[in-house]
Amino acid sequence: MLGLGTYGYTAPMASKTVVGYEAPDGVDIRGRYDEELAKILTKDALQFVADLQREFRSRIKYAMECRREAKRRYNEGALPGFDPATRYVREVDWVCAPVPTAVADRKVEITGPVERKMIINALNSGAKVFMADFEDALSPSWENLMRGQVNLKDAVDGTISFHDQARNRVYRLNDQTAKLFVRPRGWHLPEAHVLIDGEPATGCLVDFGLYFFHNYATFRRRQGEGFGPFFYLPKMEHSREAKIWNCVFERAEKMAGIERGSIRATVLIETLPAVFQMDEILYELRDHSVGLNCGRWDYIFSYVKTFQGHSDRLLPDRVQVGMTQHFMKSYSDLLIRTCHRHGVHAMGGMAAQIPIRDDPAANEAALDLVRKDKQREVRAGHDGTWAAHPGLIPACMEVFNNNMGNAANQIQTMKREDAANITEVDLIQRPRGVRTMEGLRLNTRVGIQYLAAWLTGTGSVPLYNLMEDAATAEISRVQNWQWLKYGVELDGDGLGVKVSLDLFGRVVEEEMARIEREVGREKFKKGMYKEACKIFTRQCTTPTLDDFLTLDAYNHIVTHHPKPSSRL
Ligand SMILES: CC(=O)SCCNC(=O)CCNC(=O)[C@H](O)C(C)(C)COP(=O)(O)OP(=O)(O)OC[C@H]1O[C@@H](n2cnc3c(N)ncnc32)[C@H](O)[C@@H]1OP(=O)(O)O
Ligand SMILES: O=CC(=O)O
Ligand SMILES: [Mg+2]
Repeated sequence: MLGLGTYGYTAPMASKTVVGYEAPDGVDIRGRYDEELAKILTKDALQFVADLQREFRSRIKYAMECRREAKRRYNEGALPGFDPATRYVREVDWVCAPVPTAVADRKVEITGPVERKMIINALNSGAKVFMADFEDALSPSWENLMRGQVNLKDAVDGTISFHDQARNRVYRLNDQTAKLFVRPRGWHLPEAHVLIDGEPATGCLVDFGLYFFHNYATFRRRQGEGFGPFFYLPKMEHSREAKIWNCVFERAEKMAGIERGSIRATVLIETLPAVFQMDEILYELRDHSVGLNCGRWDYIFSYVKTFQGHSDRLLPDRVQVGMTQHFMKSYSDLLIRTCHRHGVHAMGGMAAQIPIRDDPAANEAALDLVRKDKQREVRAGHDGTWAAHPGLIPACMEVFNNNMGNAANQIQTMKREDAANITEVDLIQRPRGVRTMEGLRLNTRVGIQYLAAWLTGTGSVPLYNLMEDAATAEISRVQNWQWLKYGVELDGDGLGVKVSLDLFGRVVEEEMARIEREVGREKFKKGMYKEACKIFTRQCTTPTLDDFLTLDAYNHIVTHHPKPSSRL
């Protein structure tokens, strides 16, 4: 007879022999034991993850040290720019491997966390692609990550279902589904529940390794038409990081005994340093690439982070930093030219608007903003775009279909040679706009509520009729930090109010009171708003900017379970 032990392992009651995950030598699983998860955390799959970790850990550490070195230079006043040493990669003509037919048409891609019901809804949504997210949209708790792996395996197998008991509704896959891409975490995030040789594993190698190991064969048969699996790769800052991914892919292909170039990935260009490395990133991944994507939200966050030491590059209110700002338009235009020159997709990004159910006029206005954003993208030459919500797909699809007709993409037809003239100055031009008290308040209100959701396991939330995730919340955080650091004078009220610790303290108090009123006392008490407020406030006021909101916050969601031991 089996009994569930206090620490999450299952022990036969009579003999006291403890059952935990069967891990290979040097691998220690400190996350809660669960029979369902044990089907993912098998000895062979963990061996594959450990092999990746051992092979690549020193290169990953070096890449992270290079990021710190670049940060030191920017903080001393240097500006990011093109690397003269790799001019030949930018100037010589070369192309990536041909785009597989399975993913030639990517006009609308839906994104969402690897949550069971959402995966089914996204795959059934009518979008061409579903990007299943272990990253910006997911709070990386052990449960979320590992359940996400179970969900994706069931989705790839085609057996996934979900019973919504409250509504007595069963969710299953349609005959026609979106093609699945998976976004692992960024290089910087550890997976504290998987220790390899005594050190936390690299989060993205756990995400990639487990997903690839369990799904490559079925995926290639059912979804990839002989290619795949497909991935999105986030938050890179340099082509050396893309090179590591390329080697990881080659290693995985070798393990699986599949042809080199089977795995395909789209890289998000969502850091300012990476915009100067787009050719180089594609070049490193040329046998495994299906393009680049304009990750606009992290890109804005990265602009502030890169220029944290530059008092002359302050951002206006977050709502004013849109795609029509010169630096954002330049980035998107150059991305399109770069991708099409090398024969791959140039994907657009995410409009933050979501459907507004209880207000038809506001809903129409939101839809109109989404349509305009998509119109701009398709006319500029993007081959597809992102939608945050199934309700937006018809509008996005209509815009792309109307502009592209029957063509699967615009790779050959929109070369954007004019964008060859885009310069370093264009790519870093200061955004225009005003800084207001309402901007400071909104950042604070959104940042705290997002973090409160994240701490309780939800990584993407609707706030004030917009989608908020880790990337958008980062903008709120670093913008507050920047305004505080430089004591900026707020526009708008004619009083010349400066952002100071005192003022910020008052804003935090008032916004917390407003949050309590808005969400209701009960929810406020039960939620993690106070903890979120503490973390957010510290991060906004710390003298040295934290690299990532989620790195510090991660310590609050790690729950280590003791190693199973037969002595207990
Ligand atoms: C910066 C970036 O990285 S962008 C990419 C990362 N961010 C994301 O992926 C955000 C994805 N979107 C979402 O998480 C959600 O749409 C939110 C949080 C913004 C809004 O969520 P909600 O307000 O709960 O949505 P809403 O209540 O309108 O949902 C209605 C239905 O649509 C489904 N739905 C909503 N968004 C999605 C989605 N992205 N994928 C699949 N299904 C979805 C819901 O599950 C729900 O299904 P049901 O009717 O069967 O119960
Ligand atoms: O990941 C996308 C972004 O905009 O950030
Ligand atoms: Mg992002």
